[in-house]
Amino acid sequence: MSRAADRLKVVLNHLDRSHGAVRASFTSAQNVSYHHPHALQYTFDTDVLTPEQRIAYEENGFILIRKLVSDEDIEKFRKEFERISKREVKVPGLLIMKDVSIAKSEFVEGEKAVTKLQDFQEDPELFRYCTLPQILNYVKCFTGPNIMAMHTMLINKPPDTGKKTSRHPMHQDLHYFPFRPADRIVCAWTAMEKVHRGNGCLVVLPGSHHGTLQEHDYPEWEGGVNKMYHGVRNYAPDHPRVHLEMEKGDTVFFHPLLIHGSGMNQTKGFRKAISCHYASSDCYYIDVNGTTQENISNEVKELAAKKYGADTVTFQDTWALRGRLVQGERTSM
Ligand SMILES: CCCCCCCCCC(=O)SCCNC(=O)CCNC(=O)[C@H](O)C(C)(C)COP(=O)(O)OP(=O)(O)OC[C@H]1O[C@@H](n2cnc3c(N)ncnc32)[C@H](O)[C@@H]1OP(=O)(O)O
Ligand SMILES: Nc1ncnc2c1ncn2[C@@H]1O[C@H](COP(=O)(O)OP(=O)(O)OP(=O)(O)O)[C@@H](O)[C@H]1O
Ligand SMILES: O=C(O)CCC(=O)C(=O)O
Ligand SMILES: [Fe+2]
Ligand SMILES: [Mg+2]
Repeated sequence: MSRAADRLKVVLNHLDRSHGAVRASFTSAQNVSYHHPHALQYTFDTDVLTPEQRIAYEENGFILIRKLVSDEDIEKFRKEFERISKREVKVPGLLIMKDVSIAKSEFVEGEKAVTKLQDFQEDPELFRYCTLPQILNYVKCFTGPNIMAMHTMLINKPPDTGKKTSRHPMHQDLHYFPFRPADRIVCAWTAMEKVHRGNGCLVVLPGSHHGTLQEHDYPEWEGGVNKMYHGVRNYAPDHPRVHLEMEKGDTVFFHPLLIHGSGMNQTKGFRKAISCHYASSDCYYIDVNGTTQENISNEVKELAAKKYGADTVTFQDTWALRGRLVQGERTSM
């Protein structure tokens, strides 16, 4: 038995004692090198995460890795963001989103009007983020060796206009995904500069990934809400929260059931982050009709009909079209 496995066993035994029972069974994440029944549901043993890190992810649903992406790479992503926002390059399939409170303003243009670039999978420079070896090295701990990049975003949270529309309501990313199992999906989110409470860092509810997918809807906010920014319907504002303050290059990996959002940007600068949602290519699509995901599915289909000019595109199709293999084999997705 390896030393790491030995240490893991010690920590797990401790957890068993302090938590009474170990969580219910799971099938695929148990290829650890010794037998410990039904212990680790969310991670694989890959010699990348320490036993402590694995346990932290199991308990909290996220793990923060400092300085994972170099300043040089981040500067390249920033330059490419500028080129795209100034319309110097046109990227197929890419969506440029503006903040709802400035969408109709004729006085704001170029990158200052951009809240989010979505679906940059056809932009080689930005997509390089999704293929960075040091990111995939962590991703495989959650997805296993066959990895698809399913969803890409560069978020440029604007200074709030006073209407609080720069907030992102508390949500679970799985609400948007018609594929499973949830435990084989992970988001990598990298700060492109210092992010803190003042400019609207991520806010997470630790351990919320142990729950199920909640109903989501537009929150009833006076100043308006951005398109598709659904929030968990019964959001309890007094639930313990953690503000993830991060330095440039720091990267958080989090579970798609983790409830998270971000506060408003009270600074004059645009708060930038780049992210990718990965899934095991062994995941499978599900039918969301009759589930809580039906509302977002209808919105996405509507948008896809406009974007691709085809009204026969299913919610699942929109994902299969965007997904890109980044490691291993494309088996099912
Ligand atoms: C796709 C699935 C995403 C999965 C995500 C997984 C987890 C991530 C969680 C999220 O991030 S959820 C939020 C994801 N958000 C989106 O995917 C939104 C995508 N963006 C868009 O759909 C477009 O940017 C949008 C349709 C809102 C506007 O694009 P256009 O190029 O058509 O904008 P245009 O400036 O021409 O404005 C057209 C209309 O949209 C309005 N508009 C523009 N930006 C808006 C905005 N941000 N919110 C609401 N309405 C908006 C604008 O006011 C105007 O209204 P009117 O028709 O009444 O004049
Ligand atoms: N009613 C609500 N429904 C869903 N999410 C909400 C609601 N109210 C706040 N949030 C979310 O809670 C998180 C924190 O938001 P907020 O803007 O209050 O920032 P903050 O970090 O708490 O700062 P401060 O406490 O200084 O106001 C954000 O994700 C925000 O979108
Ligand atoms: O960068 C942010 O503010 C959070 C974005 C987010 O959670 C999302 O787009 O799913
Ligand atoms: Fe999210
Ligand atoms: Mg607050």
